[in-house]
Amino acid sequence: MHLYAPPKPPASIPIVDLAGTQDAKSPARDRAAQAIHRACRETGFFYIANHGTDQRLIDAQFALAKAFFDLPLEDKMQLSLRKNPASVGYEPIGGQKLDSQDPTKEAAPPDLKESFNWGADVPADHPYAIAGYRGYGTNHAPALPGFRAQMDAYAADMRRLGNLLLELIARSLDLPDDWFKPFFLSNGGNLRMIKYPPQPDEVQRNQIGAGAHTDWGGVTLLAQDQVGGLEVRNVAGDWIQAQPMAGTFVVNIGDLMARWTNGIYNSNLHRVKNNNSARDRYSIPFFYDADPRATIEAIPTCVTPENPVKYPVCTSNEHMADMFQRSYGFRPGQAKAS
Ligand SMILES: O=C(O)CCC(=O)C(=O)O
Ligand SMILES: [Fe+2]
Repeated sequence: MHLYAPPKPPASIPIVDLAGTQDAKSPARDRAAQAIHRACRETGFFYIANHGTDQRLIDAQFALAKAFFDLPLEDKMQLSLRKNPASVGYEPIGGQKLDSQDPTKEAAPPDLKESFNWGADVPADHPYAIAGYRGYGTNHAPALPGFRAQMDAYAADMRRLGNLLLELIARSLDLPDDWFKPFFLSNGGNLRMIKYPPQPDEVQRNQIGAGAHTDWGGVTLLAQDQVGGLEVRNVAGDWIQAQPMAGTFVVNIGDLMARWTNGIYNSNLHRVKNNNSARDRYSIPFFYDADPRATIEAIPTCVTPENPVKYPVCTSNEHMADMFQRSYGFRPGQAKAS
């Protein structure tokens, strides 16, 4: 007799085929939901293929990222996230410490990346802008032709894809497909473009492109170029590479999904080190975040006597603002106006 030991988590990240999943009655939807269920328990990460996003839209977004980061630093600093009341915009190299999430531990050195963040435009008298929720207010664009139109078109398509993923995640939990919909009606999300220079020889101890962190919101859709450098921790505690794979997005679930599922689905640590070539690395994550006023509590079917409630109830904004503050050192909505 062999004593049963649980199987080892995979040393790689699965690919989920989304072909046919838009059709609610298609068996493809059930198959994808099952694959997502497994991936979310094991690594919280998976690739998606046949996602329906036009490759030209993605290529245009990378071209825009390059054009933006090629601007002079003074021009980019005009768009500083620290000056915008919606806490979106530019952050220079060293502008964030992603490895800072555990308040009981020393934060890592600042990240070796520069980035630009883009939220949802709402009028200044919108209650969410008045409340200072991150990403709700005015996006400031650089003087690059077509910049705003491209950002908005890409973000709109990521919301489309994000909504499909939320339906598949709901199905993967035996919930009605539209279970998450009421939490994502505020048209939110953060479209981020990141540039990582090659890892320099001289760095502070433990300083890398993006320090180990979890994502804060619902679900993240990441487009990465061919340089590589993203690493993901699985439930066994092993770091595995999320190698670039043409035609796919890397998808991972964020902390709010871990809270909803009472920890059944993992919002896992990941980090970036651009150590593979002498090239700059570009990546474009879209963070599909819930309505800041949504109350996040465990889905009843995810709570059992063996798995009692793990997280206190919070609003989406409470969690997002705490995580933002830990990594940037100030609270969203408290940016200096000048
Ligand atoms: O650049 C990447 O591949 C990942 C970026 C990331 O994890 C983040 O911005 O939260
Ligand atoms: Fe991340």
